Amino acid sequence: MYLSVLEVGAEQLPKLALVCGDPRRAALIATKLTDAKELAFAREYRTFVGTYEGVAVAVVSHGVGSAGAAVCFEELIKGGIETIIRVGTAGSYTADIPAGSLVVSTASVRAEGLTKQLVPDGFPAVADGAVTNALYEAATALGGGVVAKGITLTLDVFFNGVVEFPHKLYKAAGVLAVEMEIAALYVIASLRGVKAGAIIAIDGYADSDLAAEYNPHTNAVSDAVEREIIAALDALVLLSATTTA
Ligand SMILES: O=P(O)(O)O[C@H]1O[C@H](CO)[C@@H](O)[C@H]1O
Ligand SMILES: O=c1cc[nH]c(=O)[nH]1
Repeated sequence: MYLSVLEVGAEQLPKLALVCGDPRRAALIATKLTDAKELAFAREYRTFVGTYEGVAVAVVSHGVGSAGAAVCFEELIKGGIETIIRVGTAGSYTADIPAGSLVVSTASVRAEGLTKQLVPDGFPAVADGAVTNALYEAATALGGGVVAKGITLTLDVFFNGVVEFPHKLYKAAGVLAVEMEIAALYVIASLRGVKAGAIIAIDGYADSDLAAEYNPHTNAVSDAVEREIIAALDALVLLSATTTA
């Protein structure tokens, strides 16, 4: 089968994938693989394959926003991918989780438009338990900064208009951080019967009481992105060990 948006043949893909918004982050993740090979770079979707500690993995960028990312997730699943881990960035809602921290998303609020066109309102956007546990175990084993686990929020909006961001409401409800694609990933994974999880590097505060200028290009953020990449790859190794045992 040919995946015509990703421009990749299904037979070229393994069963496990890491996904991220930025095509340059996909290339960075690929540097951690043995025998990494770039298969395609079509629109925002850049696809690599390689191995990490003997585990075959695909690395694919999905761009910014749920609608475009959903096309990537759907094609990967059509191509036979069975586990997808998002390796992203997000804004924090709490002073306990500053820039440079990692958050493992257990579930995400569906504050975006894409999933409303897929499932009814009450349908949850929830991560796979085994993937979440593997991510948290791998991230805490690495050390080097705060690692939190909890509910995230997925929005379509990055720069607001005249409607207020819902940050205060969700912060009061205990949501940890905001980004733009996790809910789409979790809903699509549930619908199609595959496993998904997400780990995100915090690049600043999204809540306006705490927020400074948005700047994801700091050493603290780069270090956190490096840690989340290794944590996600280590999680795939942990998951492979339990599925083949
Ligand atoms: O760092 P990535 O994976 O792109 O994720 C976050 O960064 C982008 C916004 O700058 C959105 O895609 C958001 O979800
Ligand atoms: O969507 C995003 C991603 C990173 N940081 C934010 O504040 N929002």
